[in-house]
Amino acid sequence: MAVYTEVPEEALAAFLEGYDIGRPVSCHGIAEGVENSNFLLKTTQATFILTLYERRVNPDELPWFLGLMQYLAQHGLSCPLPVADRQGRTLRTLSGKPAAITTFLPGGWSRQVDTDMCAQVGAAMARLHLLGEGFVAERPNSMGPQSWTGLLEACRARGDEVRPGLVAEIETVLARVLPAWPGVGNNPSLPRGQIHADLFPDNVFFRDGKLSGLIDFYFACTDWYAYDLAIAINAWCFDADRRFMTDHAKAMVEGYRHVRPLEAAEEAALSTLATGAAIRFTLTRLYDWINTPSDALVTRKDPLDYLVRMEFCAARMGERFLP
Ligand SMILES: Nc1ncnc2c1ncn2[C@@H]1O[C@H](COP(=O)(O)OP(=O)(O)OP(=O)(O)O)[C@@H](O)[C@H]1O
Ligand SMILES: N[C@@H](CCO)C(=O)O
Repeated sequence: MAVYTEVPEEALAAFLEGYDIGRPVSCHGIAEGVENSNFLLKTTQATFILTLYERRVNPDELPWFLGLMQYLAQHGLSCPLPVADRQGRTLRTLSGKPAAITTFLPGGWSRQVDTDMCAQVGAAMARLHLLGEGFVAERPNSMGPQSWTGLLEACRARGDEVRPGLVAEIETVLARVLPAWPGVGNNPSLPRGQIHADLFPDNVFFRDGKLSGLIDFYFACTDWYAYDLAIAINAWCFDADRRFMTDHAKAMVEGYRHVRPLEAAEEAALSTLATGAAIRFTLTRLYDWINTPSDALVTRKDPLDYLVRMEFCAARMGERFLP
């Protein structure tokens, strides 16, 4: 249950007076999500999402995230639009936490993934990349390759409790990936811009089989476009038994290409980027696994899901990722 902070009724009513969105009718905590407290807020005018920012989000970076969402939504991407108060502010404070109200997106995320959905995700991601070119402020990727060695060190003492030899396995692959990363040494740079960087199935809504929106931009950053695709291939294109689904990955890449053609260098880098993406999520999940008490409110995600992906992708480094 991701509600860490309660919002008393009177405090909410006073807060909403600063906006022009009607009076509160109801406000219920949303169980899904692990990072922030989210509430489904109904007012006399419409339904909204109220978010209180809690854990990993650096408050100083919230204006960038909200600015990007606002820009993308106003330019035609289906994503939550941050709602401005009467003074034009999208970022406020509520119950002592940074808080924002965004528009509510219809639809819901799907636990069943098929090739058509993967193609739609690829196309929506490419649209995000193209639209994002008009949003010039940059945010370096705080979860990029420069952070992985430190994360591994933070997991070194206890990582092998999850599985013996785990830390050494990650370390071996990391030592191959870091020097092969685009832009490092003589490796070519790739087209870059605003990326979502966490486009997992639970952040993509569908309605009647059609993609209805993208949510959760709080890992978004300025990085290689193809890295976003690599993250999504990891997240969408392995089955419950952790086997790679080539057709799903091909459909996603095709859907992407249809909107934004991939350069040869991006295709060539895909196996390295996918290996890096798998390392990133193995490490953050491992870190959380070790550092989240087992009786905490949030459900920990299994790092081994991503370790399997890491091994799979690493075996393809230096080759074309897709046949
Ligand atoms: N704009 C929106 N419209 C409709 N529902 C939303 C919207 N934003 C969030 N939700 C709902 O809230 C849930 C949690 O949102 P979100 O994924 O952003 O939270 P989070 O705490 O940042 O989670 P995590 O980073 O773990 O995915 C979503 O699964 C969805 O049910
Ligand atoms: N998508 C991440 C969680 C944080 O957004 C994961 O599955 O590890």
